[in-house]
Amino acid sequence: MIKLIEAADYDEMSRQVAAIIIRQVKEKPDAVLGLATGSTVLGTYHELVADHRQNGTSYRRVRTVNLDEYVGLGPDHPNSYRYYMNHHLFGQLDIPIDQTHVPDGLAVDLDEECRRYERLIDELGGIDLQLLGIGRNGHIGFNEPGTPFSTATHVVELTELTREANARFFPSFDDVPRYAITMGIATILRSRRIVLLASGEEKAEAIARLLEGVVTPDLPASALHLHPDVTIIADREALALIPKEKRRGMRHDR
Ligand SMILES: O=P(O)(O)OC[C@H]1O[C@](O)(CO)[C@@H](O)[C@@H]1O
Repeated sequence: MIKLIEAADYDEMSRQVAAIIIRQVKEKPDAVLGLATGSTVLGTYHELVADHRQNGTSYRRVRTVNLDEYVGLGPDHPNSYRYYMNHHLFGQLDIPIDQTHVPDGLAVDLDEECRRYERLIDELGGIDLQLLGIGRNGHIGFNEPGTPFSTATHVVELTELTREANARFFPSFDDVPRYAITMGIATILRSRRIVLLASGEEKAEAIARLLEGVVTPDLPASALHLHPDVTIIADREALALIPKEKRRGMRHDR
């Protein structure tokens, strides 16, 4: 079942998501957090860092696994997701860096890297709380439309739409990698709890399609209807296509 929470704006969405993560870490100090990258989660990470500094919430025993990484970009590349995570979050918390995990985009044997990542998640005891953004085409992680829901961590060829959407972070469109490693939809669905964030009008169509409730690989995020504990926290702009009376505190049953 999907629970929908409407936030007034990006900042309120970020505070609400951060509060859920902080509660999770306090309840279970060695929690396994599944983390995402992109613009949407940046405010959440900012809130976590501020709380860590002000209130001392500790991440010393937390373990993290990230959703995805570009193939060909290493930790020192400013556009790699490992670099992003170190810069925006890990380097500003007290989490030991060896307890943070991102797929290795430079692995020589990428298929083996995907299998290693699946084993790693199992060895950590599974993901307690997985954060997700959503692509304009409804992708989660880098699982593009058409990806079977049974897919584990795998190498994906990125769609033009995704490469265009992410080109803003690169010097030019041609610099956006063509391939990525991503947790699969089956991997994501194994998480005990999932929180999906959406902000801005460019996400409104994907959120409206998701809340229509049709479960189809054409909209990868629709797989979330198959999970028992999903919360969507979205701002007003992202909910612009959802009728008002359906919004606040709505539990969405198909
Ligand atoms: O938050 P953004 O930048 O819109 O990205 C949304 C989603 O797309 C990805 O960046 C992949 O393109 C995901 O990692 C992210 O969750």
